[in-house]
Amino acid sequence: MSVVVYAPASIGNVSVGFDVLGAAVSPIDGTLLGDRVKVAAGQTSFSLQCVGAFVDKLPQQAEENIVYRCWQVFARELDKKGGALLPVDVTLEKNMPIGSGLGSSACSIVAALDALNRFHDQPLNETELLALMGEMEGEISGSLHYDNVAPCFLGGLQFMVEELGIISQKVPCFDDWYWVMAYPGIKVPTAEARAILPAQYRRQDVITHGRHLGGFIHACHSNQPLLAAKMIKDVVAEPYREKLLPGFVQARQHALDAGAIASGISGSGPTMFSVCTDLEVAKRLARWLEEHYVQNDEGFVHVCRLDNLGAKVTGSEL
Ligand SMILES: Nc1ncnc2c1ncn2[C@@H]1O[C@H](COP(=O)(O)OP(=O)(O)OP(=O)(O)O)[C@@H](O)[C@H]1O
Ligand SMILES: N[C@@H](CCO)C(=O)O
Repeated sequence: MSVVVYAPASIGNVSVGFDVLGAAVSPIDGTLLGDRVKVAAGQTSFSLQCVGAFVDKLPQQAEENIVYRCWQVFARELDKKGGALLPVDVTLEKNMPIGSGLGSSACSIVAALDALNRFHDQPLNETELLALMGEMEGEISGSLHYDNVAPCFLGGLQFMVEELGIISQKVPCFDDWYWVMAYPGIKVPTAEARAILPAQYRRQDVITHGRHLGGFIHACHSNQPLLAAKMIKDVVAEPYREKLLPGFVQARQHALDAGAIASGISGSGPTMFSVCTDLEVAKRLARWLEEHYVQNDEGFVHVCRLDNLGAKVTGSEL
């Protein structure tokens, strides 16, 4: 008996909703831009094996891998419910670069917790699982934010309401948008990208941020794609983070000149996202970004769509 769960890449913030908005994306060519975790019956209480393209970037010690912490907190919650923890062999397929702005740690966390829960016949409900995912993301990045784990787990565009016992709810978005994701191949740790942000903001910035976020959500609900795209502007993080991203300012300008309707930093960077309504424009921009924004062999560019499914079972074997 075993289960494999795939958890997709996500765009934290989507520029306009710092820490409260996130979108799950998957490449249109079927590439698995996300991590997979297999949970199988084991001989000992827990074992972890890591494979995949970015396995060398993971911490050397299994105990430092967030997947191990996921198993520990899952066991803690199961114990509270009086459930029996089964011995498991866990395999992490690490396809996602770390510190990329693509929600790499969220992919591992979501795939691991969802797979553990399924293997144990779903003792935790969706909200309980999402709360645990947020706790794990908070441990890794230094502060609790759900804008990667929620879309990665639940799919689509997610808004963190964090009221009435609800953590996140789906916002209708534009399924025909292409999201061009350009990862330059360098690392920007989330904790460092958060540390450089101001502790306080000017009143004018607070008002502008409120107008952009309110306008974006309104445009999504009233099906006004161009208004929504105009609202995708960041006054909270991008002005401070762009200096961490070599070539970002020029690439963002090129994307807009080349026909993208919006562009910004994905999560805490260095990945840049651009929204296009035309596939040819998206592909042309992707080629330009491959030549001008990607900095080394580890970088890549993918033309994506919103991933409305989020985490999903891909079978019983990797
Ligand atoms: N399975 C794992 N996947 C990713 N990072 C892990 C994992 N296990 C432990 N880590 C550690 O967690 C930290 C993740 O850092 P960070 O939050 O900057 O990365 P990230 O999740 O890839 O960022 P982003 O959300 O911008 O993509 C790194 O120090 C990394 O070594
Ligand atoms: N909202 C988080 C996302 C990190 O991927 C940040 O921008 O710091």
